[in-house]
Amino acid sequence: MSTLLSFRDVWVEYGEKVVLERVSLDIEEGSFVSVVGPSGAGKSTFLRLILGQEGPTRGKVLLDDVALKPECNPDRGVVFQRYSVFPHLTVFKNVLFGLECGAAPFTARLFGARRKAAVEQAMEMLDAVGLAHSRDAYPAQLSGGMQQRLAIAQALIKHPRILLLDEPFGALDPGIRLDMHALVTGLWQERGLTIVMVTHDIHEAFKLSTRVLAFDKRRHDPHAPHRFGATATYDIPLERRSGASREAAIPSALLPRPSEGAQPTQAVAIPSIS
Ligand SMILES: Nc1ncnc2c1ncn2[C@@H]1O[C@H](COP(=O)(O)OP(=O)(O)OP(=O)(O)O)[C@@H](O)[C@H]1O
Repeated sequence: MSTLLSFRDVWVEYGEKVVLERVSLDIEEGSFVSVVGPSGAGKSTFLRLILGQEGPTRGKVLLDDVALKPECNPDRGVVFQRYSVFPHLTVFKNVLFGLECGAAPFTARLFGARRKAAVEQAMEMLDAVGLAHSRDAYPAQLSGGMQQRLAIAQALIKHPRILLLDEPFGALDPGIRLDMHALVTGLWQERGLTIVMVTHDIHEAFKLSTRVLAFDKRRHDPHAPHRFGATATYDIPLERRSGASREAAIPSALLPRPSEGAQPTQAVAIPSIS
């Protein structure tokens, strides 16, 4: 696998507040990377850097060895926990809109053979996420799981290389989450995607990914909590593990409550900065 994304000593600061510091890592093409960590550790900020919604204040983010511009790009699709879809458009039009908008940015309408091809593509996408039968429904008529299927279809319709998922299953019931795990894993494998997913569910991260990154602060100033930012404190490869062995790889420090049955792990805990 080749390196797709590189973070070189990346910092994100808002005024005096340091959110991320010294983030240096590579992400391989075709990998499925989960990002975990406490609330406020900069997980979504990390995702926004990849999305191009913002740029680092120091350091570089490279895509294919070229500095990534702080602008959204069809190379990258994103799914958020909620509100990713247009409520006033049907399922079908939600997906078609992405294609029409990309191809005809001013009118967002296609005609003739181009429209026919776009319609076929949108239907294929809806089929891939299991929503073909709901093409004429509006998002409000869909369950939470179906809405997330639609959001995934919308994100994938322009064939991005990178799919960014920000807590995509956080609002779903456990049974529906399992269906979504199967869907995302299937799409990742079939389409050769690179996925970066933020999740609060450590078990989900270890179940689905080829690699887990844990973000946290290494340095704390009790008098100025904003002074130090978070960085990747654990970098855990999982591609050679399966089933129970993945669960065993969870460092007890990352579990909400340390369990007695925790096994030794091969996690790479990145050494502290003095
Ligand atoms: N535009 C901004 N201006 C100032 N601070 C910001 C801005 N955007 C994010 N932050 C701060 O950056 C920190 C990290 O936010 P981020 O959303 O990346 O964390 P997170 O790890 O995704 O949190 P959560 O798990 O709660 O979603 C937070 O303290 C947040 O308040």
